[in-house]
Amino acid sequence: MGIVLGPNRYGKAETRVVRIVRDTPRHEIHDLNVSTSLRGDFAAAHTDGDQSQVLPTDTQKNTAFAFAKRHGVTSPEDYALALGGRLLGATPAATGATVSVEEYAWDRILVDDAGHDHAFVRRGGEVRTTLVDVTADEVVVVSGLHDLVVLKSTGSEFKGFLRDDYTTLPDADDRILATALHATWQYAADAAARPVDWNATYDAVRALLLATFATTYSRALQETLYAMGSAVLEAHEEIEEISFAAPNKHHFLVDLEPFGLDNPGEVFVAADRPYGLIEATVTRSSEEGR
Ligand SMILES: O=c1[nH]c(=O)c2[nH]c(=O)[nH]c2[nH]1
Repeated sequence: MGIVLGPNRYGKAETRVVRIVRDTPRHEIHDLNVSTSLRGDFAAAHTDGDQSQVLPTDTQKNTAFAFAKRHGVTSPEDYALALGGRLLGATPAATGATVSVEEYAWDRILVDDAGHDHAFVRRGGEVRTTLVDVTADEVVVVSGLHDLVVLKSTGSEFKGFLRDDYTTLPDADDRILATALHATWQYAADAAARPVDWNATYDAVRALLLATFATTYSRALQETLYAMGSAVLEAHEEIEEISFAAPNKHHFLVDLEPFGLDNPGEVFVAADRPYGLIEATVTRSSEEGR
């Protein structure tokens, strides 16, 4: 039996690119974590020590910085598409380039109720993401967010579930529902060509996710995810599919009876683990209906 090289790819992971736009006194900041990867025929580098077709990961990192200046960062998607196209074009042996971008949001520091020109404060834990894959034939853009932490203090129940000998969970008519939302949505194949307004779409999807979470009565986190996904697909025909991973951040009512106190849904312990992990993809079907 022989030995052969299987699938392989290579690139530079987690290049931290901070781009300041300082054409006017009111600066802007784009704070990115950029990972690039090339795939294709790089067999000789593995089997013969031949680097002639290998665009170094160091060059990929340099290109990430150079493109932050040369192309700019109007949105993570636009930047990733330009960077992916450049890396693919610069590497004859490559058949595909993947660029993954996380963007960390900064808000202007408020001074006398006005946003400061060049002083910023990092916003929460929420991270905007995009994953762009470029080949000669197609461009795939999957954008999303993670660690969007949301909680509703009522309007959520979980009851009527399957019970067996090991079930101890009581029915809950009124519980806290909380999660750190992880969502990714895939754009239609022609999205980059249309072109889509990436920033406006991101803001709109984020707002829809939040509004749907807030206003949908939840019989389970599963139902809430489906409602959020449906709302996004109904409003955005440029999005093909949306996937969620949502940790159910359990909040358990604390027994205050030993202290002579009642607790009608007022004092909870927030458990960090274990947590329910609810995952779902909402997609389009060729048939009508839900
Ligand atoms: O929204 C929920 N979905 C579940 O599947 C589940 N399972 C559980 O114990 N609590 C919950 N909550």
